[in-house]
Amino acid sequence: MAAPQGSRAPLEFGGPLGAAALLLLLPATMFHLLLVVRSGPARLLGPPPYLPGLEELWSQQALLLWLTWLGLQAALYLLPARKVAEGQELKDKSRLCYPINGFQALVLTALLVGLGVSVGLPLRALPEILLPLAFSATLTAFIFSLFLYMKALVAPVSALAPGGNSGNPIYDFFLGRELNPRIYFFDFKYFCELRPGLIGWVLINLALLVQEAELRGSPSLAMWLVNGFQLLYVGDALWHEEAVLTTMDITHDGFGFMLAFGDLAWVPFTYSLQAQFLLYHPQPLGLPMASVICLINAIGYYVFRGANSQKNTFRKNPSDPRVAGLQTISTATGRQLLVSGWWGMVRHPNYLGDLIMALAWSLPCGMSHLLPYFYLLYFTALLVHREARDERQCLQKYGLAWHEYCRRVPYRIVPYVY
Ligand SMILES: NC(=O)C1=CN([C@@H]2O[C@H](COP(=O)(O)OP(=O)(O)OC[C@H]3O[C@@H](n4cnc5c(N)ncnc54)[C@H](OP(=O)(O)O)[C@@H]3O)[C@@H](O)[C@H]2O)C=CC1
Ligand SMILES: CC(C)CCC[C@@H](C)[C@H]1CC=C2C3=C(CC[C@@]21C)[C@@]1(C)CC[C@H](O)C(C)(C)[C@@H]1CC3
Repeated sequence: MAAPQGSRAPLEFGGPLGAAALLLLLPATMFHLLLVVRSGPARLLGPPPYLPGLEELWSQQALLLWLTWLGLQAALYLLPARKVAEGQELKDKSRLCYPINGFQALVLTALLVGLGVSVGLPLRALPEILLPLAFSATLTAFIFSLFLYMKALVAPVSALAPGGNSGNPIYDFFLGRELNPRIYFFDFKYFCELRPGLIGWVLINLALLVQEAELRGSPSLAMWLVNGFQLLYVGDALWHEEAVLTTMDITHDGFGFMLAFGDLAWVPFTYSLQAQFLLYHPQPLGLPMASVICLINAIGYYVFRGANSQKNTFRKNPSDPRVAGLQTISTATGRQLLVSGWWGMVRHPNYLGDLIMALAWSLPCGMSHLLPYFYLLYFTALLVHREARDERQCLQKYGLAWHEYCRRVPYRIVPYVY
């Protein structure tokens, strides 16, 4: 039985009290958004139009559909992969292997859904059952996190994450105890991070587009843009699946409620908020404005992809001709830090690009409501908090060299602003 790692890791998210509050607040916020978006006034900060009874949240059919979805994605994960990648080195010096077949899963899902629709699968009915589906996803996330917590009780100490092992059950349940919980080749965290939630998100968007077409004769330009931008984002994440292996979620955070709920429920049901908003509150959008929004998304994507690819290429092979000319700082760990190129502009250029895209996803929804800007607001808070966590970890890893990097690149996310 694994002993807790002790309280050496500083507590995050406000400690046990913060974790307990988030356990309730996150699902409550998600249901609030789902209820408010379909109401007439659609006020982000107003009360929900009504409180749904259990009969509206619970549906055996929705649970079955949700479990079938998870089963389908799990089956696609187990299909032969074009490549098997190695993860970062673990505490015991070993490396785990991960199948790289996420994009293949996206394409196969699209084919299966297309086939389903051609034989009468009512895709347009999906928006009607979002509430019970979200309830099933939340329930699954709670039960699954409980399983992960128990599993960590019998995991070796070397398998535990740096945080999430404080000894406080609520805090540890929220943050997650085990770093890479798996059963044989099946890695739960890696699977959940990219597949059911992200692919589910674009499928929900598509269903909203189809329903809009049925209601109004054709999908609106705003709905096309939101669908297109977010499909690009999800397609890009799955195309560059290997890069997720170096994110802090995989290398640092345990797998507990925060990520299980985030991946399985929060992402598909709140990230699709703009498309949901457009179905219930159609917005006029002219071609000139649509072109400006496309340009904003293209700039955001260019920064996001440029920064992420530059770092990944550099981490894989610093002498790659695409990055060999960049200036670097040496660190005591033997690794180097980039101080020119994207990473010389601000310390988190990828966050900047991601935020610019977030803006482009909300703009097609017009300026009449704050609700479709929820993602931008939440994401800004998430990235500011994430940036602070990453800085702490980098300071611990790189010490003086990190101070030197901060001196040479003083801005965190937005040049000359923050
Ligand atoms: N849509 C969403 O909901 C979310 C999206 N994201 C996106 O996920 C992506 C990954 O984000 P995240 O995992 O937070 O962090 P990053 O990809 O920014 O990785 C941070 C790590 O990069 C390395 N690094 C930092 N500075 C340098 C440098 N100058 N030179 C070389 N390496 C450096 C360090 O690790 P090391 O030195 O060990 O390599 C550091 O820990 C981002 O694009 C972000 O926007 C993130 C969260 C949510
Ligand atoms: C519910 C809470 C408020 C917090 C949950 C956070 C999670 C929703 C996010 C944590 C890191 C994420 C990443 C992506 C999606 C959201 C979560 C899971 C990501 C897969 C999106 C696509 C990107 O291209 C990426 C870089 C692969 C992202 C990695 C981090």
